[in-house]
Amino acid sequence: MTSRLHATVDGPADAPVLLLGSSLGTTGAMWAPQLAALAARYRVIRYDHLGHGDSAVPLGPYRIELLGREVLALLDDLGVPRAHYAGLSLGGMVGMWLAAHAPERVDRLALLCTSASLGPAEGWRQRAATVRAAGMAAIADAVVARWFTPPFAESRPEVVAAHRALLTATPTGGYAGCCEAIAAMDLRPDLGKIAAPTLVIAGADDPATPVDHADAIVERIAGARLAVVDRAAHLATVEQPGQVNRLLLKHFDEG
Ligand SMILES: O=C(O)CC1=CCC(=O)O1
Repeated sequence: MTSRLHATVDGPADAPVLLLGSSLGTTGAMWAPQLAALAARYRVIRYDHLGHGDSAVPLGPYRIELLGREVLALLDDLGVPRAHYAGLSLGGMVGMWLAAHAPERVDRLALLCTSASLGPAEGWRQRAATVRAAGMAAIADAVVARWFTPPFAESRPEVVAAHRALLTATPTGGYAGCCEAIAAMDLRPDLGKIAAPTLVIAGADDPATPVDHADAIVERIAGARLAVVDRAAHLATVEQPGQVNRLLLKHFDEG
């Protein structure tokens, strides 16, 4: 399988590889606040999920397994046998699938603002139907309201606008296909298979994947550790880059 994913690569060619998986409705650009810190020590590969950014947009519905197999094909194309992986939200869901089903490809794992089971499924199918019928603008305000805390949104409107633009630029078919993947997802039975040293990061004020979803992951992955980022909603990487970067560097540097 040749990968249909778009990716950008930064950092020293001989450094350990760190793969970054982004949130639903964004691209690898979401990781800009991490790039300088991570690419100083790692070969950072930021990919766009299937149906997102500059990746291919096949007809949906998709499944998390399909998104994960695309990432494995990307690693094959790039000649990367094994990598660290950090993923936020949908990116974390793909990370759990990869670490459970291709453990030989995942070194250390960081799961940010994510969930192993994010119901109700009908809500995701309804969101997919809405964007197919009415476009991304129909859901944008509600989604972006969960990405940032109100104080951050008020003080950094330009950051909110830039991320809203990522969301509304997402192809409707790709976004809907990924919503259907989340609707069908239950990764809880897979978590016991994960052997990669795992850090789970939650945003203290995340209404999309609240802290109890992180707790549920930590309970099922042997040796996993939890860190809760203060004053952060769903895109904790954007809202609190200092806290998140310190946590990620410490976790990956331990490897
Ligand atoms: O879009 C949301 O409501 C939150 C979310 C779930 C998966 C993801 O990547 O973002």
